[in-house]
Amino acid sequence: MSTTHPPPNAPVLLSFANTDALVESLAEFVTKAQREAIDKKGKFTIALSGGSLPKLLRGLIGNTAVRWKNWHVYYVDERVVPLDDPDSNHRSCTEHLFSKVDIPREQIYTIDPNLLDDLDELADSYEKELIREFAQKDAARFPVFDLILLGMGPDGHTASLFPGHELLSEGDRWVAYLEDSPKPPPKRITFTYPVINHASRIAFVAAGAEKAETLRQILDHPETGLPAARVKPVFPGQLFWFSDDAATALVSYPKTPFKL
Ligand SMILES: O=C(O)[C@H](O)[C@@H](O)[C@H](O)[C@H](O)COP(=O)(O)O
Repeated sequence: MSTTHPPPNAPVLLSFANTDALVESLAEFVTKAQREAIDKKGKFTIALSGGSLPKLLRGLIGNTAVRWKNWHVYYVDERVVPLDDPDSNHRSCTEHLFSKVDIPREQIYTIDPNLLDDLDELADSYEKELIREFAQKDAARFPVFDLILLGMGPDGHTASLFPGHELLSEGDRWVAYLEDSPKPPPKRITFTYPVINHASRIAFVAAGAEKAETLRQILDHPETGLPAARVKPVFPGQLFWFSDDAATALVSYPKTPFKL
């Protein structure tokens, strides 16, 4: 059976020859999602991850298509550390992106730094931020972000959802906490799958040869159930992989040329 035509809503795999091409296309993709959201409802809700992602969003800096005043930014996951700690995803996004653009600071929703000693309350307070934004208007059971950007670790984790962890089956809470992350720091909060999978668009950004074997497993053998393979947007949501040729070297899954 041919695998060259994935069914509608199957993940779209984009593989770029180098980082600069990935950065440029990612910026175009994000600004398109932003434009569509703002045209429809006057604002753009996006959730960001840590890792290499903040740096790879550099194509948004100085980009005249970006309407920062309409952005509302959340974190897919966050390490439970002060906001200026080197481990903080918020700090990384601030250093690499927000400090360089004109985004209203009150539209960047961080964890509450006063609740670092009580993980349950911390996760709950972040969940309430989501409820404030999403629940009233839509009466939705889960938030519908315009765009969620994810990373993928070499072990196949995404957000702070790690292989074999009990949070992989959390179907109720929007934001959960863990104290036993196998990757330090151990204490984190994270969006759960129902939140991730209800987004209008989801994009993984995963580059580099160290991701090649994991990416092969996820795209060619999703049934192995690695955390990143469990990201399956609810229709009509769409999943994209922004990757590079080093990371996709072992993948048989068909690649799609990038076009907007
Ligand atoms: O919270 C973390 O431990 C990291 O942020 C992690 O989840 C990261 O996003 C992935 O490991 C991908 O990392 P890279 O993008 O750096 O490859």
